[in-house]
Amino acid sequence: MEGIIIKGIAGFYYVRTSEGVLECKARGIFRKNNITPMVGDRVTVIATPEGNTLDKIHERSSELMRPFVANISQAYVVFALRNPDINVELLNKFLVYLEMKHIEPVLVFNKSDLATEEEMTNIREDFKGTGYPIYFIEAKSGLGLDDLYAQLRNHITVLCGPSGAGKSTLLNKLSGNETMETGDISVRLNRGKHTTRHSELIEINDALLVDTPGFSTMDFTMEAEELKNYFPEFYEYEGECRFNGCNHNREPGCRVKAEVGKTISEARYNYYVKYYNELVEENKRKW
Ligand SMILES: Nc1nc2c(ncn2[C@@H]2O[C@H](COP(=O)(O)OP(=O)(O)OP(=O)(O)O)[C@@H](O)[C@H]2O)c(=O)[nH]1
Ligand SMILES: [Zn+2]
Repeated sequence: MEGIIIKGIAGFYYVRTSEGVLECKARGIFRKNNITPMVGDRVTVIATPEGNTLDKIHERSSELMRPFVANISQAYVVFALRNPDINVELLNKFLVYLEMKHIEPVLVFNKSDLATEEEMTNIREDFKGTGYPIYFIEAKSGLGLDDLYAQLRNHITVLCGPSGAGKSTLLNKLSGNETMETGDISVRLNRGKHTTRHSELIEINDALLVDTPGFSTMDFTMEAEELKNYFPEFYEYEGECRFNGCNHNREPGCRVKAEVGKTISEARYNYYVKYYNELVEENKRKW
């Protein structure tokens, strides 16, 4: 039988199948081959004399370490419009990271009660051409959450974003769990640096949601030349620059650059150039 691991505790895995949630053990061969089943894994379960057993782990479309979950297909990137103010650079870095990991980003701007219409219009403008869905919500009151529910469908979704953005508030609303307090110590203790907290998947109709907010910061690097692959608004113009392998920076005849301020947002392009130059410097220092 096929299913998805939604929880793992002490060597037991809980697999959601069409016939309910099955408690399973992993085959010894996994441990021997150093394969650790992950929450999110798509698996085949077989019945053995010892009970239900994980027989096969299907190829993963993505793997995150924090949270330790496989096959996450979508991330709600949660930033508060204010309090704390949006760190645009961090936001863009999240987007690059998610693109690298083959996880689709969804932009969720929270605390719409604290911002003006004009600010929201400007934000839409800043991300034009990316194709990323953008939602403005008020997690605290639940305003605007209907679309976010709908967007969960057929995905395994993780919430990520900086501290104070409202991730826990949103998670509680989406999962229908109102008892967990937010913004105070009771929640923080659960996710403290020194406790190992295993993530589980929460079932919401046709959707699975990771029960703990994901990374709030990240550390990764790449070759500068790779960066352009993670800006979806550039894809359309691939092969249209004068030079093959154009990095859309100082090269003449750059088609991408010609689109800046038109179909490509200036804010995003400026971030691209800044980050590109940083990566060039960083990689020089390595030698
Ligand atoms: N004004 C306003 N405040 C909100 C809204 N949503 C959440 N907050 C508040 O923002 C603060 C931070 O919310 P949390 O849900 O704890 O944020 P978090 O992203 O989980 O933060 P960390 O646990 O630090 O990662 C809390 O005091 C919430 O009550 C909103 O829609 N409007
Ligand atoms: Zn170019």
